[in-house]
Order: sequence, then C-alpha cells, then structure tokens
Amino acid sequence: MSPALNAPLDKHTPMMQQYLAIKAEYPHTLVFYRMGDFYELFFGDAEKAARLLDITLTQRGQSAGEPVVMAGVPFHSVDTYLARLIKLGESVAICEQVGDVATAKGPVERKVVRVVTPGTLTDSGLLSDKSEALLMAVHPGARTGYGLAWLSVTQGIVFLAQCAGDELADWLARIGPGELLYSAEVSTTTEKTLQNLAAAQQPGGQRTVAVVRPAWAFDAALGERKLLEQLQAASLAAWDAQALPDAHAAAAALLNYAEHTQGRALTHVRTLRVARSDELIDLPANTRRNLELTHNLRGETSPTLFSLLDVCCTGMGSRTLRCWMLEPRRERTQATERLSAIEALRGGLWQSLRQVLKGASDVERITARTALRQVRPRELTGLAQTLGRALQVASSLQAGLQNPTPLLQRIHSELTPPPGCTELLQAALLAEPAALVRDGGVIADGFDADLDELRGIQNNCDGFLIDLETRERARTGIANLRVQFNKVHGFYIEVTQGQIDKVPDDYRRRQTLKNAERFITPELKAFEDKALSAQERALAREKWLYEQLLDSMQAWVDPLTRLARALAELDALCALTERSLTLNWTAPQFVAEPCIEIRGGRHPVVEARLNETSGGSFIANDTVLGPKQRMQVITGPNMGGKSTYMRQVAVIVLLASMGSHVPALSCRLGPIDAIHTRIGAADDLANAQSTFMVEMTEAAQILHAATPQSLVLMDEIGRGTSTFDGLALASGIAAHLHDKAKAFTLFATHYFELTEFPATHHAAVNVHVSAVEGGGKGNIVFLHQIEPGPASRSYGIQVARLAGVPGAVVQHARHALAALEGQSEKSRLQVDLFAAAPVEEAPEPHPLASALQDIDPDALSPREALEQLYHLKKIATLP
Ligand SMILES: Nc1ncnc2c1ncn2[C@@H]1O[C@H](COP(=O)(O)OP(=O)(O)OP(=O)(O)O)[C@@H](O)[C@H]1O
Repeated sequence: MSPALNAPLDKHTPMMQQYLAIKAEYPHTLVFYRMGDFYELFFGDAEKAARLLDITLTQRGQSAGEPVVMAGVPFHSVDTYLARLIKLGESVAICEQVGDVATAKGPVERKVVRVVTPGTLTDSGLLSDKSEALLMAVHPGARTGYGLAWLSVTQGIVFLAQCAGDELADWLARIGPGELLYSAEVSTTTEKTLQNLAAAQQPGGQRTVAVVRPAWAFDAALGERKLLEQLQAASLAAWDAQALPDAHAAAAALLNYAEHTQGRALTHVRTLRVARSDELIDLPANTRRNLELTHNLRGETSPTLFSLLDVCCTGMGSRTLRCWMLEPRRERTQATERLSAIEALRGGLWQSLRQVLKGASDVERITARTALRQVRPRELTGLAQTLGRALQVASSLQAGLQNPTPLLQRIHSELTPPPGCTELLQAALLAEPAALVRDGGVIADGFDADLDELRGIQNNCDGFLIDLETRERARTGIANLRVQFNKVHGFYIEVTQGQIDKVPDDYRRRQTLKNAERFITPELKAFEDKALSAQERALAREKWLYEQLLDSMQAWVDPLTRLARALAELDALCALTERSLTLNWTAPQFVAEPCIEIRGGRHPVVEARLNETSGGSFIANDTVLGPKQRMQVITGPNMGGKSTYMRQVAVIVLLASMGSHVPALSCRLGPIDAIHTRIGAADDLANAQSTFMVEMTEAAQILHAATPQSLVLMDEIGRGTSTFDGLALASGIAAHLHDKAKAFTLFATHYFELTEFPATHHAAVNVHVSAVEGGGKGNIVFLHQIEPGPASRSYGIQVARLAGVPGAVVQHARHALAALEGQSEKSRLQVDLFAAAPVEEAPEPHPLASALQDIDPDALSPREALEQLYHLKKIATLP
C-alpha cells in the first residue's frame, strides 16, 4: 500500500480527499475516476490496472507528501478497457463528474454512477448477443441445502430455487452465473465449497467470480419484502414462492447488489419464477459437455447442437432458443405448444416473418437499459424502428394463420406496441442520432422550440462569418483575409504577415503564427459569446430533453418487456421451423407409455458436417427401447459409429423435449426425466483426478440418479483400468442399470464378454455397428448401420492400419493376436460375470459409528457439539 494512504485525510489535496472518500466505499472494486477526457486510477488500483491492461503507470504531483501513482484510460475508448477487465473477472466503479465545472469551488462534485460487474452487464458492447450475464446469490439453509436466487439484469426475471447440498454443483453448472454472491458469515467449509464451485471451469472458459456480501443483506424477511415490491404484489402465493425462506434470503442480497451496481431500483424486474429440479429434464454438466450442446469438446461454440439450431434473426431470439434447449421440461405441454406453432408456421408464414424479424433490434436489452436509464440514442431509434416491425409481424401473423395455435395467439396479443411510444420516439429523436447524448445531435428538429432557437443561432453562424469576411476584406483592402474558428482559440480573423500594416486599430491580436497573425474585433467577440453560449445551452437542453424522454418511457417498460419476449419467442419458433424444413426433420410424438422409438434417426451435427465436407451421406438408424427392451449392448469396431449412434438418440430425445422437430423419419417418446452420459476418457488434471477416477465418479453419479424414465449412455465404461477390473466393473454397472435403475440404457463396449449379458437379462439386447472387410488385404469399410446381434469381431488392427500405423507393427500385431486368441480359447475361465454377488451378512455397525450417524453437525450449537464429543469419547472407551 502506498504510504500516502496511511496519512490523515486532511493532509491530502482536496481532490485526493474526494477520491479517497469515494474509494473507501468501493474497496474491492477498481474506481475509474473521471478527470476531463480520461478515467484515472490511483495507487493500488493504478498498479493493478497497469498490470492487467498493460497501460503506463505514472507519478504526478504529490498528496500527503507522497507522489500520486496513477494510470489512465481515455474516456472515448473506455468500453474496450472495461470489456477486458470484466473478462478477467474484475468489477469497475464508474465515477463521473456530476457537478458544474464552471461554478465548482475546489474539485468538481463526482459520484459513482454505476458499477460494471461480470454478472450485471447490460451493455451490448460488453456482452455477447447470444448469452445472458447472470448474477446469482446463494444462502446456506438452517439445516443442509441452499437457497438460490438469480437474475439476468437485461431479462428482468428473478428465479428462486432451493436445493440439496449435493445438487448445488449441478445448479451452478447449469445456470453458469458470471458472479456468485454469498454472505461474509458462511462457515469456512461452505465458503471453500462455494469458492471451488465458482472456480470450476465452465465450457468455453467462462468464469464465475465469487463476491462476498455483508451478512445482513441475506435476510429472508427483507427478501420477501423486496420481491413483493418488485412484483407489486401482496403475496408470493401466486408464484407458489412463499415457503422458500432460504431463497428469499438469497433474493434480498441479489436485488440489493443488482441495485447497488446499477445505481438505481430495477423497475423492469417484474417477473418471478420458481425453478424446481423435478420440473426440468435433468441434463447434468457431463451430458451438456458430451452431447456438445453449446460447446464442443474442444471448447468452441461451433459446431455444436446450438450452433446448428440457432438461425435466429435476433440476439434475444438466440438467447430464448438456448434456454429452451438447456431447460426442457419433463411435462410436455410447453413442448407440445411449440410443436403445434411450428406446424402452423411451416406453411410458409415463417419465411415472411423472418424477413421482418431480420434487422430487428434487441428490444429486451434496450428495454432493460431504458429502465436503468443507460440506454443510448441509437438504441432508442432502433427500438422505434423495431416497434414498427412488431406491428408488421402482428399483422402477418393474423393474416397468415387460418387456425392460430394458443402459443401464436398469445404472441400475437403481446406484439402491439404501447400506444404513443413509437410516435414519441420518432418525434423526439433524429433519424440518425449521435452515439452519445453528451455530444449533442440527438434530439430531432421541431421537437422543442427552445432547442430549435438555440440551434438557429448556431446555424446562422456560417452566414454571419461569410458576411463578416466580405465586409472586413472591403474595409481593410486585405484580399486574403479570412474569418475562422478553432476549438482552442475560438473565432479569429487571420491576416498574413505581408498584409499586417493594413490591419485597422480595432483589431486585437489573439495569436501569432509563423506566417500570419490572428485577430479578434469587438463585433466578432460579441458574436463568439453568443454562439458559444448557444452551443452550450443547446447541449444542456438536449441532455435535459433526453432525460424527459426517458421519464416518459418508464411507463412503457412492462409492455415493452412483454413485446420483447413475444418477438424473441417467435424468432426462436421461426428458427426451429426453418431448421425442420431445411434439414428435413419431423415432428415427434409424445406418448404416455415408457418408450423411445426412433425410425431413421440421424445425428444432426455429424450429418451437417458430412454434407459440408461431402464425406458421404449419413446412415440413418432405428432405435426401439420400451419396457421389454430397455438396454442395448452395442459392439462393433472403433470408428464404426457407436458414439455417434448413442449421441444421436440423446440429441433426438432432447430436441423433441424442447419442442423442436427431430432428425428422424418418426419418433415416439414416452416420459423422460433425465439424460445421463458417461462418454470419453478425459483426465481432470486441474482437480488431480485420474482418468479412471473420473470415469468411476461419473458412473457412480449416474447409478445413484438414474430412474426408469432416464436415458443413460455408457460409452466403453471400464476401459480406464486393467482388462479384468474393467470388465468386472462394466458388467456390474450394466447389471445395476438393468435390474435396479431400469433406465433406458445404451451401453457401448469393447468387452466381447458383455455380449453374453442379454442371454441372462431379459430387457437387454445386443446390437452392433456393421463393418465389412473389403478391397482385399484386410481393408475395412464402415457401414455405420446398427444391426441386431453382437459384432463378430473388433477390427482394431484394421482400424490401426487405416490410421497409418506402420505395416511392420500391424503385421506384428496380427501374429500376436492369433497367438492370444489361441491361448484364450484353451484357458478361458468359465466365469459367470453376471451372477448376482453372494449376499454377505452385514456386520453389526460399531456403536461409535451409529452414534456418529445420528449427529447432524449443522444442527448443533457449539455447546451441544462439545457435549457430543464427550459422549463419543465415552463410547470409544467402553470395553
Ligand atoms: N451413421 C453414420 N453415417 C455416416 N457416418 C457416420 C455414422 N456414424 C458415424 N459416422 C462417421 O464415423 C466417425 C466415427 O464415429 P464414432 O466416433 O461414433 O465411432 P465409434 O464407434 O464410437 O468409435 P470409437 O470406438 O473409436 O470411439 C464419425 O466421426 C462419422 O464421421
């Protein structure tokens, strides 16, 4: 810390006193302190920013006897620096000059107007179009479990949930907040857990920043009150949200922090949703990763299922579609509504709607930024233009639909812009306003008489100057005399050195140049005062008028939010319709009986890649799973298409559940509660876990969670350890999934021994991906066709040869294989892999273990804990 900061405040310069008082309120945030055309950072902040942004650290002047260490960024390029800092997980308090520079005695008054943080971004310049910045607060419950509350400031919806301790990681991974708030008074263990969860790498390298907030902010009663205020309601019962005290406590901190960062109340946040884990189809983090939903295994956003689906015309449409894909509901009403809407749009209406939606602005973000009074003039002209488009969309919908579906009807009813809004925006704003209000050039001519008058004075300027120039040339006889203006010196008359002796007496010298002198006359000075003050007053008037405009807009925030959501949903539906037609997809059918029946299913992303690279056409495959046939044991050569086949089933189930058409000839789908996947063998080096440990941890999670309504993909489980261990584990896991979990299971394996599994397990069948040897010399051709029965052989050596393993090695391997096969035939142990394990008598538990089992550490006071300890010690010393 700089020694200057230890000095008493009154030893500092007045400006530093002001800075330090502001900084004291934002100790953990970089403060950007506005000084003229720069935002300056001081002392520790300056050093940190210099390191992170690679900007120059300087020292200027002294305060409290020490040099002032500082670093600055130009105000006009502040967004670039903000974007970089936010990406690094930093927050920035923007401190502006709010007082009048002209009248200020001492430093001009300054105030933090907003705090830019990773979880509360609203600015399109700092935020990707296609994703939300989310803020989340978490509050440990009185016993185990957590209350959660989260919010996207631009979306204006508060979500609440309560979850068990072991579910927290999955909730966090699914929601992916930019910031995670927790109380300063959580226990050390909880803090460690939360920090570890926040530090866990999210797909695409996105980070969660853990933020500690004061304990008082997490107050359940305060949270309930704040929620009621936001919703303008008297009870939370309508949202079924009244009995969630831990989530209310989290909501209190959440709203308080969001308001603190935006510097005002969030008047546009008027929607509440309670998320319950049993409402959604469970898509654990592994499933989202393995199915390459939003990021592929290389961490890129394309090609992925979402990049294939997302042909939306607007950012808000893309965000809606992404949310549909990641949060499909178990209950199928919503999906059915979307499917009927797609059916209705397929007639051709989707095309004309998309024509209008193209070029529409992000009304959702613009509305939120209007409520927060951060909206820029060009965003508002975009809004006005989009409101016109909304009307067009509404009339196309009405005209084009003979039998409107309930969802399209609702969308239609919400597309009417609030009366007067478009008209006001059009009247108030220039067609192409300046980027920022502070530069002027925003308010339209004819909107305000005072502004028009002030602008008139400025506009007459040119005429006056030409007139003056002509008159002065005539008066002085100086033919090359010029009347000009620059920002530093204002207005002047320029005369070249050769003509100086002709200058009249009333000319006062303003500036001397090498070849010319610049003068001012009383007449020009009087004009200058009038013109400059008119310019300043016009600017002030424009700012004031803009604020008035924002005031008027506040009343329309709610209907605009609804309109934004309707446009976004329609955009997402049109995108799904376009995909269905372009990619030749069909409508799935939901049925009540348990089944996954797919005819001619394809993996859409692999298919698209094959089309692009003209690598041949995709081979469609059938899948029939039902109560009598719940498990497929899949064998076949490497590269044969096992993983693709399994993933395609999961992707089709997911697409159907979100309400999209699917890449198949037909699809009948019973109720689904989760999609679990255990695919690939990636070392989790960051957490020092071996491949095998990761594999078993993931398998264990699936075995605990899977139910008869779950779809489970197991790809080559057990290959991370020795053959016998692996085989034994794989058979145990298959048996559990078949007998206990009774889940729909696709079980791909290299262990041929497992093809005997269906013989003893009635609901399991063997299938294999076909391949043939062709073209002589042991070449292999993959047919990618799923066929009944086990594979006849594994073709590993042929695949190695294809991969370019040297001929001598392949030859060696062939010999070794022949020898091994001969040996294993002779000595093959007749082990029944699938026999149930003998039931062991469970030993009586030790009394100490039983006593420990009964203790709930979270429910004990320190005194009770001590008593329990004495009690345990007593049991331990019993004979
Ligand atoms: N149904 C199909 N139609 C056309 N090509 C396919 C099909 N399935 C897979 N492929 C092609 O084969 C490649 C390998 O498929 P996949 O990774 O599914 O094989 P695998 O049997 O799981 O192999 P491994 O056991 O080595 O993981 C895919 O990248 C794709 O190009």
